[in-house]
Amino acid sequence: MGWSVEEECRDEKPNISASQLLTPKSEAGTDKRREQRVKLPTNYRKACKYAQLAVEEKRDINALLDQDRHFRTGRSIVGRVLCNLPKIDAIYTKLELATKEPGLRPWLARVLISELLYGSGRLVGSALPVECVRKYAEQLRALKAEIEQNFTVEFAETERQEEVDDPYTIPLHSRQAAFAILWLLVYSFAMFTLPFGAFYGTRHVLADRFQIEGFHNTCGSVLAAVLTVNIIIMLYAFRGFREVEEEDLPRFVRINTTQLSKADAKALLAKEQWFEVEEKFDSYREFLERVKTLGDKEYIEDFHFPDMLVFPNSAKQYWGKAVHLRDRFILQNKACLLPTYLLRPGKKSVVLDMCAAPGLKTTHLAALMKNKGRIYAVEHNANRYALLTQMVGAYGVIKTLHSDCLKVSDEQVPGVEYILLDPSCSGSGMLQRQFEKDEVDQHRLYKLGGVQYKLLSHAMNAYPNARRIVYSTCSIHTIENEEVVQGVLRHNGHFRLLDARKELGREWLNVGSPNFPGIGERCLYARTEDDLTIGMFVAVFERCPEGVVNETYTAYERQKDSYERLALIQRKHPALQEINEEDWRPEAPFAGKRKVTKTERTEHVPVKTEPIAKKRKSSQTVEQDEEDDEEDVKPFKGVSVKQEEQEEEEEDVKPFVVVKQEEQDEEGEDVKPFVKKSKKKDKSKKCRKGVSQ
Ligand SMILES: C[S@@+](CC[C@H](N)C(=O)[O-])C[C@H]1O[C@@H](n2cnc3c(N)ncnc32)[C@H](O)[C@@H]1O
Repeated sequence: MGWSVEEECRDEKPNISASQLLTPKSEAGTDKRREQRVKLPTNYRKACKYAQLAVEEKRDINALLDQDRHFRTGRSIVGRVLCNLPKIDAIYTKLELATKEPGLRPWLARVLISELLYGSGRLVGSALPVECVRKYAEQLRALKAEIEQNFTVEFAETERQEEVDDPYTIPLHSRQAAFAILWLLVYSFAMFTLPFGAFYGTRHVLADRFQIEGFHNTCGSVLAAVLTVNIIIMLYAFRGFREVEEEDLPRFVRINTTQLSKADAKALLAKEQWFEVEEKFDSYREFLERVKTLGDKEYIEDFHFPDMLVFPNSAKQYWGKAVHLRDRFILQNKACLLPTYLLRPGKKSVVLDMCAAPGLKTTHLAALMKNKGRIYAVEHNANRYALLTQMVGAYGVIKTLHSDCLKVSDEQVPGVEYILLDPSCSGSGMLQRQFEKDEVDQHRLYKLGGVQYKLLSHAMNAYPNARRIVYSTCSIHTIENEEVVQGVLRHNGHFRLLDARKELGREWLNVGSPNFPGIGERCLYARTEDDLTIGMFVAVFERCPEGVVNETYTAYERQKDSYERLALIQRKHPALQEINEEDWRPEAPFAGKRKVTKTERTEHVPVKTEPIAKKRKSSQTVEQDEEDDEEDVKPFKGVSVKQEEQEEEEEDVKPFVVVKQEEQDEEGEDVKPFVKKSKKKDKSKKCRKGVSQ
């Protein structure tokens, strides 16, 4: 499968051959002779070709670049072009270069402009196209400044629309609200009843009994003063329970550790007049309180993630304009780092990102793995795939696949050990959606839950070497979260759910719903009102040791047995048709917690998973990409150009220790979870035997 730019030019694409790249159509004669004398540097020629392939033909240029051993140094040129493409195009159009220099091929012009403006700042050689672009250098630089100014405004606008300026307030957490009301009652009782009591008591004793003149008035004034002070105190204190508002939310910025170390990042920020708050916190709540009071030029390292920096809300404007820092700092919400840190891949491991575009988590994984090992990034939507290839273009460790991940198996991505599944979801955790007053479309949620269930089942069954899976959504609905987790655990005994809080290693505030015993408390939620970031759900799975099955699976099997026994009895005694399981078998696993309907009993489908079952049937019709919720990190594409060569030889990324920053088809066997007899079930039964032995 050897492929090279030269071959491609010669055989497959004569219209964009290397010689054409060198030959401006409008110029002939002496120019032609000169052009023959001075050749275009190979790096420019190849970069032009690869960039064109990536964008126009949506080809996976990573694989091609891997194979092109003579273009190692040129990767960064392609990365720069793809990374800055919108701006380069704007400059190219504004300068009307296509009209002024009709012989200059657009893609070659893009590469040369990119090198001049975003690369080394100078062009190499004196080939005709190079000379041609060089003569516009001054104009190009002036246009760059102008365009970037507008770009910044546009970017800031987009960012505002997407996450900043929505006039939203975040509803009080129900727990906080309950506490606030209780506090109000106690306070008002104490602070109003007692002064009145004191007033009447004192008046009675002093004024009436001892007939002290004018005392009524004095007592009345004191009472009025006390009550006023109380009202002021109450209003002030109640501020603590007000709803979280947009201006309380900080700006999270991730250091692109493939580009610079944490120490260098902080030095750079110091030059930009930012001051680090170096306080250390034992409690997460204390840290969050400090974040709320950050000064305008202060920032602080995150409590959980060493490569995440937290800036005050007012810094959003600065980051909107900091175009010069965009390759080294990535705007990314803190919640988005939970899944990648919890996946915790070793430095040289094989990782699969099943739903990768736009690639924020993929690139973070590459950073955690110090650009070693292999990451397969799958995306099925064509437009988003193009975005993905642009974003991961310069990360040698990432290989992109344009495919439906349900059709990808161990053959295409051999040896996968760690899987990140961050599928399309309702996006109800995204800030703007948290405040939509629209009714939740339950049917749509069921459908999404069904697709998510199917994807997670596939992750558990298609990769024999998979040992750890992280499932995440930016949804706050249990249908897409705990219910999906419960569904897969019930039908896949060979994976178990880890306690994500323990895995995180540091204090975390919110876990899943208590309505899912054994599941909810092991999953994490990021909640805007507490964590000051977008809402997110994360579950961490690990392959069970040989012969062991997870407890949800065991409990569900027992439950199914009891249903079968009940069904048997009911068939014999029709009068018992309406009896519930807990009426006759109180020790049943979920006795007293749920009612079992006749239909459920006969079909062996539990109430909780019924929506998912419905969804599974209709999942084929779901437009998965209709809800491709991009996270809030758009503008900084985070494409690292330089690959840090000096890597430490640590085997595993240890994310929660403060890491020194110099140093993150079996298709046919589609899982049918609600069908009683499946191959999977047989396998798991074997495991269970193992346990009992
Ligand atoms: C929530 S976004 C992923 C965001 C990404 N993890 C990140 O951090 O940048 C979900 C993505 O999964 C893609 N997707 C959904 N179903 C897919 C499938 N069956 N195969 C491949 N990609 C899929 C969507 O097109 C979308 O781009």
